[in-house]
Amino acid sequence: MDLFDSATTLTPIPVRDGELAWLAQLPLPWPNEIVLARLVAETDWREETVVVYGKRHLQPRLSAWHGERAYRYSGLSLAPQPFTPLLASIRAAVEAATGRDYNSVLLNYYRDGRDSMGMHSDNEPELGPDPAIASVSFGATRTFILRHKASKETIRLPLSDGSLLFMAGALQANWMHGINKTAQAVGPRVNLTFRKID
Ligand SMILES: O=C(O)CCC(=O)C(=O)O
Ligand SMILES: [Fe+2]
Repeated sequence: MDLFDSATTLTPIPVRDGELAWLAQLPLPWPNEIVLARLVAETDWREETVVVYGKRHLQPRLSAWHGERAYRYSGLSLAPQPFTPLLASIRAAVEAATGRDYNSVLLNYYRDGRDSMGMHSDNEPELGPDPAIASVSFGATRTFILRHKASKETIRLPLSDGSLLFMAGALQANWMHGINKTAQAVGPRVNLTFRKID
């Protein structure tokens, strides 16, 4: 066995003030396109509203929350749904690749280039200090933007089909991230962020 098989080992991405690592293809029992199709078809997608400065807005994407606890952010509380067998399989692959364990997953469905996610940090108190967050993407490649809070340094990472991006250490404390809208013709994309909620 090759203990340093680059195809299944996370590669660190050097960044200041945080930890970031990448795997081009998460090893899974099914092809990526099957996983994407099943996630799109089998998930109970919600079009959530968020409250920003007291005003209600529809989020420009669909989402779902699976895990043991409710998830609260931006004045919104997502009731949890149980892990499905498909989500449990993906979680097992993510836990093997990252060496951490997760009890929750947020799914986001970007139907086309008009769907997006605003800049934010995943720093809710229930994630604990220095949260480990494992982000798996299926479908169209979208650009993940990281912006350093103090220096405004910006890093752009194209998150391709089947990839795993691992965020840990002080990354959430020091950086924000998001997915911009794009005028390019892009197909559907589903992203899963595995988290551990106390
Ligand atoms: O879609 C992505 O790659 C980002 C998702 C994200 O930041 C989140 O779920 O908190
Ligand atoms: Fe996030």
